[in-house]
Formats: sequence, structure tokens, C-alpha cells
Amino acid sequence: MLFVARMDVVFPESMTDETKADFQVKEKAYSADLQERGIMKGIWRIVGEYSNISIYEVDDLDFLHATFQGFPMFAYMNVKVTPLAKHPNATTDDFFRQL
Ligand SMILES: O=C(O)CC1=CCC(=O)O1
Repeated sequence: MLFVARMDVVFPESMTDETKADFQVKEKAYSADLQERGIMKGIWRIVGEYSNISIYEVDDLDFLHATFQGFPMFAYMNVKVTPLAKHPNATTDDFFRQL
């Protein structure tokens, strides 16, 4: 099953730039691992915001929740998840394989 997530990052104002940079390094590594394992199918920055749209392919909602909880920045993100179903007008069943 496919899910799209919007993640809005909100760091506390008191957080130092060094701590933010450390979170970003850890987040990048965790995200890369999810992409290499085919769990995260892609991620895009929302223009002008410290937010992203990312797509996940998983069969288990508890696993998806655990995946989100594993993000180093999870405590500083608002995550909204939307399940995706096939659209009758889609010209392919496998959008990601055609990329
Ligand atoms: O959008 C960001 O920079 C935060 C983030 C969440 C998952 C990811 O890879 O980055």
C-alpha cells in the first residue's frame, strides 16, 4: 500500500544551529536507508517551507508508524499521512518503476 506523508519541521527557537545540523545529518542517513530499502519511494521539499512530501510503500500500519517514530527529528515534526488508492485514469500501475 502507498501512503503520502507531509512532514512539517518545527524546531524550538531555543535549539542551537549545531544541534539542528546534527539532527539534519542523522535524518539524512535514516532517510537514505529507507530509500535504499524501498520503503520510502521518494521525497520532495515543499517550496518555501521547512516541510516535505514523501511517499512510502508498506503493508503494515504499525510498521509505518514505527518508521515515522524512527526519524531522528520525529519529536519536531508534525506528520500528516494519507493512504493512496489506484486512480482509474492512471496510465501505469507502477509509477515509480517507470522513472
Ligand atoms: O524535511 C526535512 O528536512 C525533514 C525530513 C524528514 C524526513 C527527511 O528525510 O527529512
